[in-house]
Amino acid sequence: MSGRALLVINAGSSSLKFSVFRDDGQGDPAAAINGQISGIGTTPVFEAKDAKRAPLATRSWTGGEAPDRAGLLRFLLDWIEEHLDGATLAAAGHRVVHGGTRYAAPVRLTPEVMDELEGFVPLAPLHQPHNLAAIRALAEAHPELVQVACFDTAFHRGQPWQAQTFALPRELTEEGVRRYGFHGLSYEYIARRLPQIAPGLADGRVVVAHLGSGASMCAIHGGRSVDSTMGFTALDGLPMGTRCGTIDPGVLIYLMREKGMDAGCIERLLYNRSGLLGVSGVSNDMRALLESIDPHAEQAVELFCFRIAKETGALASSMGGIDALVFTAGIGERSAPVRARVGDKLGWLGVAIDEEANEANRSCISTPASRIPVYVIPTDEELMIALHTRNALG
Ligand SMILES: Nc1ncnc2c1ncn2[C@@H]1O[C@H](COP(=O)(O)OP(=O)(O)O)[C@@H](O)[C@H]1O
Ligand SMILES: CC(=O)OP(=O)(O)O
Ligand SMILES: [Mg+2]
Repeated sequence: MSGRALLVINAGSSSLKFSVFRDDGQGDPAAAINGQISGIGTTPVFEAKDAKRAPLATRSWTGGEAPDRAGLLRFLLDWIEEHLDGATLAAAGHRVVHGGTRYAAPVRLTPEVMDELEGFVPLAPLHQPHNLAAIRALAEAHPELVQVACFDTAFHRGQPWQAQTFALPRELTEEGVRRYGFHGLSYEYIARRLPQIAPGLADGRVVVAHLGSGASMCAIHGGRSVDSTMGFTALDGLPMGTRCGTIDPGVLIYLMREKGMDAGCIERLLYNRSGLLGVSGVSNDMRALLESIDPHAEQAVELFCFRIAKETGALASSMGGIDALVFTAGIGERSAPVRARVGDKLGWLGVAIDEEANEANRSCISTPASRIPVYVIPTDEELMIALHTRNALG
């Protein structure tokens, strides 16, 4: 890898994903290395692959000898430096989950911007602290390196006011208590990719379901976000691996008053112990639920699919109709049973899934008779970050 390289970091709650892109300025930057450290906090595992997905390195640590998050980050940066292969690191781009009302576009990081982003930590407690920790660690190791924050909220900032507003007193809305929406880098990538797959949909009304450990859906009309299921925090909308999704706020008042729960206790309940894990009592991992014979696991899968179908109707209404449905992210890209079940529930809309195409994770999984086409499009948040980072370099 000679020439210019861009480092991309996507720091999550229990994983640290990274990519090194080769960027010769022509066309899209090309991923030369992809990897991650997963299992942070328990038994971390490091894996890196080359451009052809061939393994480059693996390493695991057992509980006792595992470094903390900062130590793992140092290990990762050292490993990356040793594998730059003669290329010069021109910049690092980070996924930062919350950009508040201020950041509708990527921004070059300065100490002042970092202070402001720190203020959004309470709005994204599962993500923002880890995003910022990675930026700080890199700045300490390479103070001269240009670093760029790319926000999950930015793609949604142009939504109509109705989609961004809670029916709360105005002063709270003006203070920033509003619906932001997340997974914006993923939706932006899909909006860019979709017209290459289906040129007729460039101006269309598309519902995209980003189903990973965090899950949300977005209404995209003519390439722009017009509504999304996630709101003020990444807790809203669909049930997720461990997060509850939409909940009657009266439940929170009940928990405080009748169960004596404080904010920290409620936060842990809603972010870490709910969703697929809470309903099934078995696992937060969709694969484990689909393999389980426990009826509660089956209920968790059913509730997940029921809510996806219900939100499809709501998002279609926000656009005055629907021209296509897209599945993406871990579950959306790989779980044929979840897609089939959602497709079944959308039979009223004329959706018809082609069983064979669905099982094979093909790009188009609907039958020719389906009233709207249904696509599976692998997302690439890292490429979006690399593109934004290159643009920020000028
Ligand atoms: N073959 C599969 N079938 C069903 N679910 C899967 C499959 N592969 C991965 N998943 C699910 O995808 C989730 C991770 O998705 P991903 O988009 O990587 O999440 P994140 O980036 O939010 O960590 C896992 O929690 C797992 O449940
Ligand atoms: C915003 C969000 O939920 O992100 P993730 O899916 O990475 O948890
Ligand atoms: Mg993700």
